Amino acid sequence: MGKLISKGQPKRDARVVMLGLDFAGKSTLLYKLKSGRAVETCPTVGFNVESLQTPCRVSFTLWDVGGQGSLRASWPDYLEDTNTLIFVLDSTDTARLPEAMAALEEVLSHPSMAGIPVLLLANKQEVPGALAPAELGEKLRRGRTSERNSHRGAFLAPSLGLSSPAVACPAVARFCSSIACVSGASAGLVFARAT
Ligand SMILES: Nc1nc2c(ncn2[C@@H]2O[C@H](COP(=O)(O)OP(=O)(O)OP(=O)(O)O)[C@@H](O)[C@H]2O)c(=O)[nH]1
Ligand SMILES: [Mg+2]
Repeated sequence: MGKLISKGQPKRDARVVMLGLDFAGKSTLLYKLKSGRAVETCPTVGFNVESLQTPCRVSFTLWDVGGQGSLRASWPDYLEDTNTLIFVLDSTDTARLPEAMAALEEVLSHPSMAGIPVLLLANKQEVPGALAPAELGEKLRRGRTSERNSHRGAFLAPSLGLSSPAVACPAVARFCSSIACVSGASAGLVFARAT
């Protein structure tokens, strides 16, 4: 009986949510995947969503959520019922890496994220001077809490080797330490966590 009922229910496409700071390149990626070409974007207020298919014909819905500071309070609303998270990092923006880490920390710590596959995408790799995925991963891994400032959100000693201070991000450091970098320097993938 249970089988009959589940057979009759329409199968929902996987829901993939894309988050990251403003200007990271999320909407550019969404429309590149949808149309195959580079599209000029405006800062996203709210979200964009598109239905997509992988080359092997797996359908999924890709949500692209605005990353400006004022919009990040709404991110948890998008995490409920998510099947996969893609967190996009701007590999050229080392000044805002601590801010990106703090935002990622919030996301990874959200209860809805337990057991959800996560992919960190190191975007803008073709820009000269961009951090390679392995370098970016190493900075994320090292941006961990210190003895002195172990409370969450504390500003740290220069553990990232960046000009601006790093934020204590235990969930990010744990995540990045437990999983090896899965890409070469040419691809933009930093870490992926499968359930
Ligand atoms: N060089 C380079 N620029 C990129 C890349 N991806 C995006 N950009 C540029 O980065 C800027 C921001 O891109 P968006 O896709 O609008 O960024 P976003 O993450 O959607 O930003 P919000 O909507 O504000 O959260 C645009 O000028 C894009 O052209 C990339 O891979 N390389
Ligand atoms: Mg956008």
